[in-house]
Amino acid sequence: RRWVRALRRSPVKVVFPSGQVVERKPSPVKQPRKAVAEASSREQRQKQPLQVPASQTPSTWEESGLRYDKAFPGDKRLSSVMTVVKSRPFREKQGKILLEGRRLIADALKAGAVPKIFFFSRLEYIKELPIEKLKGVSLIKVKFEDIKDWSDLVTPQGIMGIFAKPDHAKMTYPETQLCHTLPLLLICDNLRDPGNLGTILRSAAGAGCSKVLLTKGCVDAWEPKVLRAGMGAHFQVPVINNLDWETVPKYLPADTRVYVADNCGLYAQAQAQVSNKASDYGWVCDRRPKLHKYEEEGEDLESRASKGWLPELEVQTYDSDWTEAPAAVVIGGETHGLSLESLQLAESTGGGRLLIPVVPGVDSLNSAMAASILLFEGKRQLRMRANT
Ligand SMILES: C[S@@+](CC[C@H](N)C(=O)[O-])C[C@H]1O[C@@H](n2cnc3c(N)ncnc32)[C@H](O)[C@@H]1O
Repeated sequence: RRWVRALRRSPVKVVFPSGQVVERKPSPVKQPRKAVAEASSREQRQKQPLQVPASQTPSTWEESGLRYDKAFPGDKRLSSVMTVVKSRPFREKQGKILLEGRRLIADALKAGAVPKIFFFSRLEYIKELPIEKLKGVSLIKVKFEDIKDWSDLVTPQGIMGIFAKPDHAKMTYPETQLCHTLPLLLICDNLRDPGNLGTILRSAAGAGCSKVLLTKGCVDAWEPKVLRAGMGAHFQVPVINNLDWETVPKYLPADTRVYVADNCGLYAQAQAQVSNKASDYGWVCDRRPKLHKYEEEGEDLESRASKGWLPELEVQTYDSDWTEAPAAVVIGGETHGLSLESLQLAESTGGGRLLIPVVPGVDSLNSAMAASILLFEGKRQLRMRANT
């Protein structure tokens, strides 16, 4: 019986004391039912054709030697990274950003952004990406539910990428975008709303702006909600974040004139109904900018105005010619409007105030709307000039 048991335990060849030799195949190892089910579903998945370009067939992926990791129960890698990239101070300290969705990630990779980690729910999403960009990147497969929990998208797409914060100077912007770039810049002054900033970046890319400058006090351009509203604009137009007003001129091409977008208070609005050439009347804005920062310092506006430091800028309606020289348009923030620094820069560069006249009684326009109107008007003027 001992020998029979020994034989069952799987030896391939047994020599009995009688000298008889028996050879048999080892009986298959019994697997737990769960493991069998997993193996068969894995097999089925492998049989399914992957929706990847022909140049990246699964065999190419196998040949690439790339490996991915599966998140284990209680794995904290996704949550700890998400906590970092969703907070501005952490983002700035660690120099990492979160990009979500297949299109945005593909655009970022094309522009030369550097990926660090991908979290994905289906391997196909990774196989869609250029293999050469995945070398040295941590690939972690997680449950779709986990991605959904951290997602900022209405319809999460099952892939999130952690990238090094892109440096505009090292990015490669799309060729078509570069062909359509105009001598037109946008400066955002204390813009706080992420939806507005994302919309503005999208309009700036659409109009063919050459750069978007964000002064200190603006919402971070790499905040997930800005990225969502920007719909890829971050990888079409250079966005320069967190600038001091003193450094802004360094980013302007020579001879740029800075114009501030200004609703100029009700008086100017009412006058604009009479003529669309505000400058013909030599108007200057009657509205004093909200100089919150300076008001806080204690000196009132009247005494500062009497010292002659409030820039007096000519007002012109948005459809009068302002694109003769390279132009930069400043858009004021939702709450405080334009800063004193923006007015001073406009004055020192020979620019002015641009007014979009609205029906009297209607309040100022939304900043993203005002920016879009002005940028596309600038584009119209430049086209007209090119055609004449
Ligand atoms: C919502 S508004 C700012 C309102 C702010 N409470 C104020 O009184 O200035 C945001 C920015 O959009 C631009 N803007 C709004 N309406 C405009 C108009 N009619 N013409 C030109 N720019 C306008 C200005 O740059 C303005 O600072």
